[in-house]
Amino acid sequence: ILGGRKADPHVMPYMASLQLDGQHVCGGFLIAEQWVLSAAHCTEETDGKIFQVLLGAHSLTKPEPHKRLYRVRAQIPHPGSNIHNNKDDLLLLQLEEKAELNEHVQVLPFQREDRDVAADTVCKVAGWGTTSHSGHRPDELHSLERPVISRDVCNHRTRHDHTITEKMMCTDSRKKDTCKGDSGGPLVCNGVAEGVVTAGSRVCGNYKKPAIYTRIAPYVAWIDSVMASAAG
Ligand SMILES: NCc1cccc(Nc2n[nH]c3ncnc(Nc4cccc(O)c4)c23)c1
Repeated sequence: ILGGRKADPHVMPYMASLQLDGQHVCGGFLIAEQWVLSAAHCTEETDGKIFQVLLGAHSLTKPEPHKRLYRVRAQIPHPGSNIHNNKDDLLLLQLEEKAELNEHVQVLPFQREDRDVAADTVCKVAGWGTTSHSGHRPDELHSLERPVISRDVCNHRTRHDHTITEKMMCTDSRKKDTCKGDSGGPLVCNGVAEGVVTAGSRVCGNYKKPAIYTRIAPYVAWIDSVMASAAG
């Protein structure tokens, strides 16, 4: 997160850190006791390794009472996701067991009605992604409030030039923006997850490249069917 602030500890108890060999790779969030939603692009460069999911954390390294690392039983990328574009950039992770819920570990509801969030709505995004252009990786969760920008503005030829589909949404990226390692985290508007951070052009903090999110509502049927089919 560029230009954000250290989150107040445990005010986002749904946040997940997707890790490989103890290293934070991507964000994610708890959508059910045994399911985390993230971004399919997070599995690139992992050469088939399975993530572990850290829940209940504020600091990635310090011991904290409700922090717990979960093994992943299954990683299910959306069938339409691919390395060449941002389409269908969603990843479902089934935890080996149901997460133990408490004040530091909670499920975040996601939007089920397929209607655009109004432009200028201020939403919140959080993550352990880089906090500087030099790539500083924070130990503590950072958060940022950003206004939604309309798809028309985001699709302008000087911005994302008509690559933003009706299954995506954008927020202003001037100075305050998502960056490397924030992919997979939720965009929360009025307490509901509306989007999932996708890297898009990978540029951070440049107002000409607004932040892009995969909207969740268009994928409700897929999410529900995967969770129902794998129900333990
Ligand atoms: N703002 C959109 C967004 C959301 C999520 C991730 C991303 N960026 C990235 N995702 N993956 C990456 N691998 C390498 N470099 C990257 N961006 C980068 C890193 C240092 C300085 C800088 O100006 C940009 C990214 C960008």
